[in-house]
Amino acid sequence: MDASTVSRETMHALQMYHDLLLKWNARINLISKSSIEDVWSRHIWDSAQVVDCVAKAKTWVDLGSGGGMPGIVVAIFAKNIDPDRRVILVESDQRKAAFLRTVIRELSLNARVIVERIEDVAPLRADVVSARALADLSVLLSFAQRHLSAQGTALFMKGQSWEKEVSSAQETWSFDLKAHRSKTSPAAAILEIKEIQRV
Ligand SMILES: C[S@@+](CC[C@H](N)C(=O)[O-])C[C@H]1O[C@@H](n2cnc3c(N)ncnc32)[C@H](O)[C@@H]1O
Repeated sequence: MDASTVSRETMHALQMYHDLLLKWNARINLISKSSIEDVWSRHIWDSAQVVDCVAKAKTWVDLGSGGGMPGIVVAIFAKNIDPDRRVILVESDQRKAAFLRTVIRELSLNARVIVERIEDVAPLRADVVSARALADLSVLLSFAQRHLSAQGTALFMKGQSWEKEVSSAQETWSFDLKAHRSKTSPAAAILEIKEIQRV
């Protein structure tokens, strides 16, 4: 996905998000300094890759959203493509949560923020749980098991060590895995995971 394949309305909302991200990043650390020059490819288009991974997802929970990747990007696309999709962002940091609420309000997104630790939030029974740059796969699987519905899908955006993390997680978990190679970072992958069970 890139600017040539996205509607004018979605592009406009993404641009507003981009501008708010850079404005707030001067005060709170939402994205690393090294990625500021390349926010579109490193963060926005990277996050947009998960949007189409699951066709029917009414409740989408993004864990450890930080500056809104990928949860805010998912909510922006949903506004035009699937307005019934509701995105819940779980983020324990109060200042980041304030940023996320500002974006949701200014862009009128169908989303809300829970400012708590993922482990303490009552089970959310989500159709999709996503996470990017949050924790090791084994930890993510325990979060997903808590917050996914029985038929739900987890989408974890992982860096180059994803294969090692999968092998290590398989020692304590069983799950169905489809790995999608990342289009923005060839060594990285989006792990689409279902049927999570502790062994
Ligand atoms: C490294 S950042 C990644 C943020 C974003 N997903 C991204 O890709 O840019 C991890 C975020 O998860 C939040 N976080 C970490 N552990 C958490 C927990 N147990 N419950 C809720 N939020 C958590 C942190 O406050 C931080 O904002």
